[in-house]
Amino acid sequence: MTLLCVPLVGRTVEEMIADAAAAAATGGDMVEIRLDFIQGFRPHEHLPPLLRGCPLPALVTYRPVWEGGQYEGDDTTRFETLRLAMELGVDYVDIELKVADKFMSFISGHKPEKCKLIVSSHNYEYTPSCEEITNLVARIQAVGADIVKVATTAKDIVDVSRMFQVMVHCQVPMIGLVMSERGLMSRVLAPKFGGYLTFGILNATKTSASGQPTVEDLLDIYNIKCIGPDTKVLGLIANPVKQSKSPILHNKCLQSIGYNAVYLPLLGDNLASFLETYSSPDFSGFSCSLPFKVDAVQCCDEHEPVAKSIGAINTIIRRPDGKLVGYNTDYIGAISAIEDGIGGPGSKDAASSPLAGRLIVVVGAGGAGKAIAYGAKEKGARVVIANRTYEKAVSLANAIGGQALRLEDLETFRPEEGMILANATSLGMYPNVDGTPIPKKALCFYDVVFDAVYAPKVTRLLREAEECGVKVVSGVEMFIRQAMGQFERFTGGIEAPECLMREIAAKYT
Ligand SMILES: O=C1C[C@@](O)(C(=O)O)C[C@@H](O)[C@@H]1O
Repeated sequence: MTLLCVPLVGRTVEEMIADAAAAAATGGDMVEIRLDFIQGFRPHEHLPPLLRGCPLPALVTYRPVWEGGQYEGDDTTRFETLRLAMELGVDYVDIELKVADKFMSFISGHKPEKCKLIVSSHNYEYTPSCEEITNLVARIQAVGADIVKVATTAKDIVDVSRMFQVMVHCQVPMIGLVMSERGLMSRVLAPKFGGYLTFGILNATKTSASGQPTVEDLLDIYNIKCIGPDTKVLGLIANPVKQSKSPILHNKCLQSIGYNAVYLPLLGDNLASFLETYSSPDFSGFSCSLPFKVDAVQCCDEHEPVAKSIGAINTIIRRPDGKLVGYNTDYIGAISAIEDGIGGPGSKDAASSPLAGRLIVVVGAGGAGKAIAYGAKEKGARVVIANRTYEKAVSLANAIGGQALRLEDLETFRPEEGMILANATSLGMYPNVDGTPIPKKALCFYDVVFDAVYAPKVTRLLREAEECGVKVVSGVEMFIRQAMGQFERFTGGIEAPECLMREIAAKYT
């Protein structure tokens, strides 16, 4: 079973002991004592109480500056300290591959039986090819490591797959981690690919490398103790992705029905290369969001007819035969939320939809804009599309039978009373919460304002609309409803636990 290791980066022995206790209390299995973080560290004085004060098995690391750490002194002092840690009965010691031979001679190849030697190699710039990582592993094994550790950096999320490939074939215990936000997958999926340990931090101020999740997220959101070789991988591929509440929502719901799958935030740069790289049946379903919803159409082998008509996809399922099937759950999620918002539950019948005959202005002609424009038209609304790139507004308007508007004309656009406004851009979304698609003074032209952005729950647009006395419909409702459709597809037809979804959305958005 993959161990959950909490790095200790306190500046003092006292702080480290307190953090070690917190690590045990939050569910860590072991700690990594980063001696190089302690100010004015004196081995003989500090190490014994530190090791005694640790309630969990400990790994001692004394990382030098030349390997990305903080220790600036010479190797002999460092080696003496690591030897002392071994004599004091520490469970693991980490030594960098570059000096591993030298360290082995220093200890004359002797170490206490109980102590496992981790030989590590860090690349803070990129992730080498599979062949190069395999060679590195062989060199690490050759110096006599008990556990191999290779940490690289993801420039693209596809880089992580090379680490996974090496890990599944590795014959010795291996820690394989890929740093940076694009490498998060390597940390959460370590148990799936047989990693010896993965790092989880106590909080954001206590990281020892980039991209580390918290222990709490690993245990509580990703349910890491239940991840194994057969766990299916789901996730949201988007850029940015950090703001999304889909991981917490889907994971909690999957857990509630005991479904063996984990849902990850996947920071992507290119959807096609992501899908080609993670092509095994275990990578069985994805949500996709900005900026990939339109690209996704090309990436899928088959499409639900409505998704094809919309020209945007937010859900991709890998069928058992390997084919990718695209769906759009945004459309029904957004339209039903707007219908309920403007009065009375919607109906499949266009004639009785509260949208029928209304004028709706959709701002944005990307994936969400396409879904809302298409859905509103189907419900009998008259649709106007405004977009920063006017040509895109024109082409969407032509496709669905609507009218295009220049974004700058939105400010004065008031052909009639009682219009509906739908924001389908990311303006106002975390972290750019000051953004808004329309000047406040134009909001009074509308009866109802809907925002597809749900993070934050009350965007600047919705706040200003409320201040103008306009009825607002929050993106949270669309978020829940599109997720319900996704959940059913991810699980091969299991009905989404709506009440739980609502509880989670209320708690976390
Ligand atoms: O637009 C959205 C929201 C979402 O991207 C999220 O933020 O989690 C998830 C997508 O499935 C959906 O289409």
